[in-house]
Amino acid sequence: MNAPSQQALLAALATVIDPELRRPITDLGMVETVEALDGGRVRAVVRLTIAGCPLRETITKDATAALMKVDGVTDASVELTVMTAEQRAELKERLKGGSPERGIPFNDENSLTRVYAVASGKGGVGKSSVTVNLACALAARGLRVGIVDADIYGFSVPGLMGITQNPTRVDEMILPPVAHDVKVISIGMFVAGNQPVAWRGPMLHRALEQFLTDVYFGDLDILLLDLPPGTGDVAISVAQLLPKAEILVVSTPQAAAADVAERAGAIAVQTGQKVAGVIENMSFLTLPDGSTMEVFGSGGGEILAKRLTQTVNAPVDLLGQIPLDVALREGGDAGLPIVLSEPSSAAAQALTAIAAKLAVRPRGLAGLKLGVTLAD
Ligand SMILES: Nc1ncnc2c1ncn2[C@@H]1O[C@H](COP(=O)(O)OP(=O)(O)OP(=O)(O)O)[C@@H](O)[C@H]1O
Repeated sequence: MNAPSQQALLAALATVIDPELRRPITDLGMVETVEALDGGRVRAVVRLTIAGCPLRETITKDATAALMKVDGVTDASVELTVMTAEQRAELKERLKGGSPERGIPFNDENSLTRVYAVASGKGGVGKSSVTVNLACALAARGLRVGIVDADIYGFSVPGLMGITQNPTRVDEMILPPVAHDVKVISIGMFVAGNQPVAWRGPMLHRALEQFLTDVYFGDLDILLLDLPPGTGDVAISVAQLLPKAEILVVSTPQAAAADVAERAGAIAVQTGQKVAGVIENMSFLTLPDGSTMEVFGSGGGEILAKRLTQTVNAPVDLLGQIPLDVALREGGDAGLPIVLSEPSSAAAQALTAIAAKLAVRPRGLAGLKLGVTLAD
């Protein structure tokens, strides 16, 4: 049998996706060499971004498997090396795709990423659970999704997504861990153990700004921010740092909760942001006999959507009602959101339906440069 061609070997390596950067390793300048030796043996040298790359084993395994699939290959050996500073600089340049040196890519006039800041009036209404489930449901639809856990004091997203891995640093660029196809960054990944974060407003603002500037999310369709409960410093920072972010308000059916949540949504009037909708969580509990119990009363979501419509003077819809479900809590504890662990449950279906609404909301193309060039 003929030795496999260089082209075939490179094509095989092009199917290997870097787990953090989510692009083929051949596009990232990570393949130093690949060559066919005698007797069907092939050898590749792959460059890692940094020496301690936590995903070195995954990359080796995937590259070996891809090469073994090429016709005529009987044995593949993949050696690892590390990029030089120059190669890393080239990689960063390539990732940025010519966009300005620093700055928040989501504010770029050509950015098509829809940014949703998930807010609630008070804690414990399920804002973080809703955020991770919406993210996973949107990713399952094939969208490119990221989460910024901006709940600096009460970060819980890494746990809910089952992430224990730390972000990789490539010089000043931070590569977010990926779980369930969602890129996630959280302050929880930068503090040791379960230490409390005791930062004041300006520190919070800087942390958030760094997340948005230095974390490489790549092209995202949707970025979700899990805000801390209430209308504090972070909500205002988000409005300043991401003026295009739309607010999604999570509340419960309780009238009192709707009152507090209204304040979280009404902040949009001051900041000039849009309210993308209201999500009612913990709407009811289905009992073993099939009847339903309204543990927290009823109607809060509807009332909140109506009131916010008046306050912000634009239509605000109730996007969905999510029932209480033990599996939702269990999924959170296990790091596997219910939309993935029990997709047929009523709670997962409600979350998936909300994600579907968010996925099809039109993205404003007005004023965007479409990058179309005329054929000669
Ligand atoms: N629909 C639901 N059914 C059952 N349990 C739920 C539901 N929604 C949330 N929970 C549980 O309620 C608790 C609070 O949820 P979560 O942490 O998502 O709220 P939160 O609003 O983000 O809270 P905080 O902002 O205070 O961090 C968690 O234990 C979660 O598993």
